[in-house]
Amino acid sequence: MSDNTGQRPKRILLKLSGEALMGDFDFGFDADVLQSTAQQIAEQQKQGVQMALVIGGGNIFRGAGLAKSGINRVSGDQMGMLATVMNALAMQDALHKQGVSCRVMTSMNIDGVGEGFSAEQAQRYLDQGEIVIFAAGTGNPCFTTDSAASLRAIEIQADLLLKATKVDGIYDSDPVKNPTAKRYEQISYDDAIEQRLGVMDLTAMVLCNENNMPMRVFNMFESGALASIVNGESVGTLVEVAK
Ligand SMILES: Nc1ncnc2c1ncn2[C@@H]1O[C@H](COP(=O)(O)OP(=O)(O)O)[C@@H](O)[C@H]1O
Ligand SMILES: O=c1ccn([C@@H]2O[C@H](COP(=O)(O)OP(=O)(O)O)[C@@H](O)[C@H]2O)c(=O)[nH]1
Repeated sequence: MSDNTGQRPKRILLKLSGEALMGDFDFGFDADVLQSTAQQIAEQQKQGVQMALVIGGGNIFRGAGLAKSGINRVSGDQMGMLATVMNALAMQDALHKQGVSCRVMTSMNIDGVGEGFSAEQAQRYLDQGEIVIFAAGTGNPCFTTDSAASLRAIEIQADLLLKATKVDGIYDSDPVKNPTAKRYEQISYDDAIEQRLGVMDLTAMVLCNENNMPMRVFNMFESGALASIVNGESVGTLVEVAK
């Protein structure tokens, strides 16, 4: 199912970057941003949309950044994945404060913090009306949480992958560097991959392309954006398999 037909998606995988939780800080979370993001997610869940989340870790640690300061890449990536677990716990707490049930499933075994990932169990929780947060990325170094989001969206048979980011869609070049860049309303994975459009990593886009998973890239901080997308409105950029 795609969302450009005006249909409401029933099950969404929302990818939030770690930096999205940082607000104006240089590190960690902004409690207000966390709560307002949780509020928007909870609102959709209360209206019957099944919401699964993947949260990045870039507000705390990234393996590539740690490698620059001399830390072994695999250890750095493991630290990055643990950072995503901290973000998941913070978001779970924020969602509980919004009065919704939420589970954390982790791709690394961390007893007492979250349960191990199972696509089948995750779908059961979603069907029961719980929000599920997938933490620790794919569980493997050398991947990103964008790839984890694509993978989990496919595994739980989401109708739509949403990538919430700092820009309001995919442009013909990086809009942060090029103020005259033009935004696409819709683009195929083939074109986005061929043009190396940098908003999402290639592995993630190839996975979506091969598994027919539509994706919308949008700015989470635009008020009402998530609700509009759920209502089938064309917000941000829709990426689909070429027809
Ligand atoms: N063609 C493009 N269209 C939109 N954003 C792009 C493009 N190329 C690069 N970007 C950058 O990608 C970033 C979003 O990616 P994201 O994964 O959320 O951030 P990060 O890589 O910092 O975690 C934007 O801040 C934007 O600067
Ligand atoms: O499957 C994964 C997902 C993430 N990471 C590590 O976790 C960090 C944080 O994730 P990401 O950079 O995707 O976070 P975001 O940019 O979305 O905040 C990455 O830099 C990697 O070091 C990893 O090794 N494997």
